[in-house]
Amino acid sequence: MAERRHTEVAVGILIREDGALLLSSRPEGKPYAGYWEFPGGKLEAGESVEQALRRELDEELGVTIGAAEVWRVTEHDYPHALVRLHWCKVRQWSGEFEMREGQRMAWQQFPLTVSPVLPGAFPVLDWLAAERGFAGAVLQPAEPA
Ligand SMILES: Nc1nc2c([nH]c(=O)n2[C@@H]2O[C@H](COP(=O)(O)OP(=O)(O)OP(=O)(O)O)[C@@H](O)[C@H]2O)c(=O)[nH]1
Repeated sequence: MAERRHTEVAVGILIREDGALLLSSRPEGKPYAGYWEFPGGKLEAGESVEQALRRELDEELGVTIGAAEVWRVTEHDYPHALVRLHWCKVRQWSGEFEMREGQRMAWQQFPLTVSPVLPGAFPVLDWLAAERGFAGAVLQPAEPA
């Protein structure tokens, strides 16, 4: 089988002064619609991670971010795509949040109160929880079938 190409994705971990993290829900019409994720999106040709993140957060949330540096890089193999996720912590932004794609947003502490969350975000959630000294289950237990 031919080797699958990675889709490069810039993802923003927006951190409020009280340490809360911004999650948003995936809009209708995308794979995993309704799942919670960190805001971001695919790099376009010629863009750096920081440029793509700045564009995506403006398009999706209506905010302009300050400096963003890549903190971690992870990969996840979905049936629809093999993604490489470039995770950036963002502590400064300007503008009012406006859900321009009809998403929902939620500021979250651990344990998260939103679910389900995109599986590609699990490793980063574990690292963020560890940084905060949070030792319990990061995600809500799955609903009984
Ligand atoms: N934004 C974001 N994407 C994630 C996360 N975790 C994760 O696996 N991904 C994956 O990264 C990819 C992001 O693509 P996307 O569809 O959101 O990007 P986009 O806004 O550029 O989409 P478009 O092609 O419809 O314009 C998806 O395959 C998604 O499943 C996350 O926490 N945030």
